[in-house]
Amino acid sequence: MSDRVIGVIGGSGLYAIDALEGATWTTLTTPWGDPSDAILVGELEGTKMAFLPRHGRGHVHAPSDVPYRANIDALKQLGVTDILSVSACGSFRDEMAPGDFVLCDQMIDRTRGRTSSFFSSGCVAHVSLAHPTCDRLRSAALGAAQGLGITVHNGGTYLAMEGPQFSTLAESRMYREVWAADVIGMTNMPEAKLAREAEICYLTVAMVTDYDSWHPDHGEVDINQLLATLGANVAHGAALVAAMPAALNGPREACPQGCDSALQFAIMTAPEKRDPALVAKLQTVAGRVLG
Ligand SMILES: CSC[C@H]1O[C@H](OP(=O)(O)O)[C@H](O)[C@@H]1O
Ligand SMILES: Nc1ncnc2[nH]cnc12
Repeated sequence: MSDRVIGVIGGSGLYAIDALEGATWTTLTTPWGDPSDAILVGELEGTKMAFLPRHGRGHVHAPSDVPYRANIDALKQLGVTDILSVSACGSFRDEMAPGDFVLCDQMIDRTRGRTSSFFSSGCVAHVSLAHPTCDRLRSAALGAAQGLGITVHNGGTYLAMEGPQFSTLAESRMYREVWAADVIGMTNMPEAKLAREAEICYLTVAMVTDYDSWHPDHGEVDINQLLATLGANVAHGAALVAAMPAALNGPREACPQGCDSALQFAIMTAPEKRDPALVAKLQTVAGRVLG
């Protein structure tokens, strides 16, 4: 068994991965509350994999209420080193058409009121988020997606909005024309921030379901059409996940980009000034540097 553990956070439409061998739904608790659901833990080609449905089976949690901290803590408890976030999204680009995949390398966070850090007063930390997703994971996913014949775009900016309503036409135009976002969804922030704080490599695999509301030929988001496209996309998403162990083959080396050492010099609060209760809560995600 390799020391790499692949975590998959399944978004809308992706609630299980059938290909996992010897898989069992495992219930975990965390100091940040319960994760979205039990986690399906199994193995594929000698690599341990852990699958967590972001909204829970049956789509219980709204984007604003997903327990993002608990989800990342629970995956870290399972030893997850690399997370693929398989997420539905709208597109701001003609060429990123419904059915296509976009492997995102940048993000804009427009969410409001979500707790976006494990750290706070009593244990303050500042990690870099200049490159919020992992390039090594992106290269591997690119090769795997191309091998499966998926139309895939290498790079793109994901705008995370609060939701649950879709954007107004004015917002959609602004995100596209002024902010140069490529795709839009409601969930990958603060997820990506928390994964970085937990020193887990993270990649957004955005599955395009619609053109949001800016496109003159497509009108506004039609949820029935979106769900139909999602149904087709999800099979590709599951196939991509199943191809990842082979794509990441070989022993896991330290992340060249430093995702897995993000906390090395990040904690600012002097050891004697740290809040013991908060430090105890941080053991899973930051125990490596907190001791
Ligand atoms: C079903 S459309 C809106 C919904 O889908 C996306 O969820 P996820 O990112 O978990 O795939 C989007 O962010 C919204 O939550
Ligand atoms: N247009 C859109 N906006 C936000 N989230 C989405 N998820 C799928 N399509 C979306």
